[in-house]
Amino acid sequence: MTNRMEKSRPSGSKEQKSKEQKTNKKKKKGGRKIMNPDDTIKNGPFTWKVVTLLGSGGFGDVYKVYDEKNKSKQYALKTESEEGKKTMLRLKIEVRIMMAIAEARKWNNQVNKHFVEFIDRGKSEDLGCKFVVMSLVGPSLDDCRRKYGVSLNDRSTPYIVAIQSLEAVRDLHNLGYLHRDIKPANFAVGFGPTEPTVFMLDFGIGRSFLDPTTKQHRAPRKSVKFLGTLRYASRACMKGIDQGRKDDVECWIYMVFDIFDPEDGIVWKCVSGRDKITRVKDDFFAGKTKEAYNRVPHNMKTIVSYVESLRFQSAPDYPFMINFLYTMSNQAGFPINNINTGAWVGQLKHKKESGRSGARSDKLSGSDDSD
Ligand SMILES: Nc1ncnc2c1ncn2[C@@H]1O[C@H](COP(=O)(O)OP(=O)(O)OP(=O)(O)O)[C@@H](O)[C@H]1O
Repeated sequence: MTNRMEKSRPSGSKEQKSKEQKTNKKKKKGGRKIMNPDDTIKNGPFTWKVVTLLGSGGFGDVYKVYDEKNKSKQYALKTESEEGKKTMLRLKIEVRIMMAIAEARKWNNQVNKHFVEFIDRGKSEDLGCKFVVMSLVGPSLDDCRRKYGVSLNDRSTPYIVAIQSLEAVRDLHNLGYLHRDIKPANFAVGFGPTEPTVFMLDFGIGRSFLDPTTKQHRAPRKSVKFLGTLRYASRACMKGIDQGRKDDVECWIYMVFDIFDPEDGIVWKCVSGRDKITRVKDDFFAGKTKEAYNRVPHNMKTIVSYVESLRFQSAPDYPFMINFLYTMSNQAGFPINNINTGAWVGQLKHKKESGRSGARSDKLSGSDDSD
């Protein structure tokens, strides 16, 4: 039975403000109302019908949905609770970045293949949230490993993941934005035919590094509050220093080490406390944590040293790093003939969800984009 749960409206449109029928089927999740299968959100020409809850983040939930007019195509609908002023900016920046991607795609369809497509956005009075609808992707890299038991460190796979995720970082930077939360939980494999593609997710704490007036690189702010995930955050972020493109690449390095070696790649996995973790990250860049290279190829040191040489406003040399990864894969005996493939491809179809999901307790989030 369909619950016409509510009507909603795109933010700012009075005409579409409609009466909402409340349902008693809603449950509370972390203080938030959540939707059940078959609940609907009406928004302009769309009627989004919930298939299932895909996952929950700190500020909202993500549902698999379809539009009642075309049941064959499924999407992801991400909500953000309206409680708390600052948190609301997360979806705002997410939509802003998705719009920038959509604009760039008008000019060149080939670029930005690592981003999901923006479909719709609106506000639900009944749920007390804003929402965005985007194309559906598969499980995150974190979930691929933990829930589906896919080995991302198998043969050419870690190189392919490293290259594709760095392409995503490059494309986002080329649009003028930093991600600031690069980690395996924020990259996903595609869904169905796009399974071989790695997608970048969650622009919730993204930020433009360009001055809105001059379009030049912003000057660094004097101090910045910590936002991100302790395990993967750059040292500048850990120290409250403003971040540039080099910091996304630093986080990407931590992610790549974690993909190559989930056991020892991140030496500070068992360390707690921001200061202590920062010290181990400093040691890692100073070459003092040999165990990080137990299973990570030693020539990764070249990329680590290169990233260490970058400064706040530096434009990272993405082609250098990408070409280096291709060479590394060749030298390791896993030549990549087609970047759009990987040992994970096709596995998800046959794998059932099993283990637990990723640990996410060290995430501190919100938005500092007040300027
Ligand atoms: N477009 C999408 N298609 C399929 N699944 C998605 C999509 N976007 C997000 N997800 C999944 O939804 C879940 C929740 O994602 P979300 O980004 O809200 O939370 P999070 O990143 O886990 O937490 P937080 O936002 O607090 O960091 C994750 O498992 C994520 O992989």
